[in-house]
Amino acid sequence: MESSLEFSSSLGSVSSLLSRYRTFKVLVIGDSGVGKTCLTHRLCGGEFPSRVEATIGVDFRERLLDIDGEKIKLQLWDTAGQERFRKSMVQHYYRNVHAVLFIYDVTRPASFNGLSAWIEECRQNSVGQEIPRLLVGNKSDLRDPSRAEGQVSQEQAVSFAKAHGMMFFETSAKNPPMKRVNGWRGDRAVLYQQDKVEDIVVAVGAKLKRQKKSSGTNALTYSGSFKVLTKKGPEKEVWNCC
Ligand SMILES: Nc1nc2c(ncn2[C@@H]2O[C@H](COP(=O)(O)OP(=O)(O)OP(=O)(O)O)[C@@H](O)[C@H]2O)c(=O)[nH]1
Repeated sequence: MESSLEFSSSLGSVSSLLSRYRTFKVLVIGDSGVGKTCLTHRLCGGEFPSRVEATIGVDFRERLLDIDGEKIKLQLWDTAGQERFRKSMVQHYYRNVHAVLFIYDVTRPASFNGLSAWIEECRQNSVGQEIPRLLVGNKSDLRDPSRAEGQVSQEQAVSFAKAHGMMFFETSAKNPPMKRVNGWRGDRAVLYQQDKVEDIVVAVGAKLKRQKKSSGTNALTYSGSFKVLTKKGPEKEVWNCC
């Protein structure tokens, strides 16, 4: 009895902690095989998965962030790239979305050319220009600097991102480029290595932090393997990037 009381009181404190987080729905879309599942694992602080299967419907992963003292929860919707696994889900994907990550594979130009279709799907599902959009070229570890053909150049991607009002990142879920950043350990300034996947998380969090409102954690109800948003979405602010 005592232990169940302890358990429920610790659950209570966890739920009160989580309710202090503003929750944002971040949709991850792109062709099948570009690495959406692997990247969302990374974005949530996980390892590169040793084995992945094609996503059916949608998978969810969450990342808690503290941006300048504000607690933010990113709820990443890792969607299926294969048409046959997404058909009945599409309207759920786009409902009350707060940000969209468009993913392509830098070694597969067809996945870059396919982005127009994903943008069109967003438009058809009423995702307005005010919703933050980020373009992410994945699998940079496979880039071959000795060959220009058969790869998507960063120049091409930057110009596409500018034309569509997106922020642009190139990274690798498998072997992300690292950079040195300043941080604090206790009261001491330190330099440490941070991977560039983390830049994406911070950029999304920072953009969303500026949103006037977000869904509270209790705005979500769970149904089977997917969640359905039940409340009206937030007011969105106009967002210019790049
Ligand atoms: N080399 C390399 N391989 C990657 C990277 N990211 C993903 N992969 C591989 O690419 C393949 C597809 O990855 P997924 O994450 O399942 O791709 P997806 O976009 O989620 O695919 P769907 O679920 O079908 O939409 C897997 O074999 C991964 O191991 C990366 O950054 N570098």
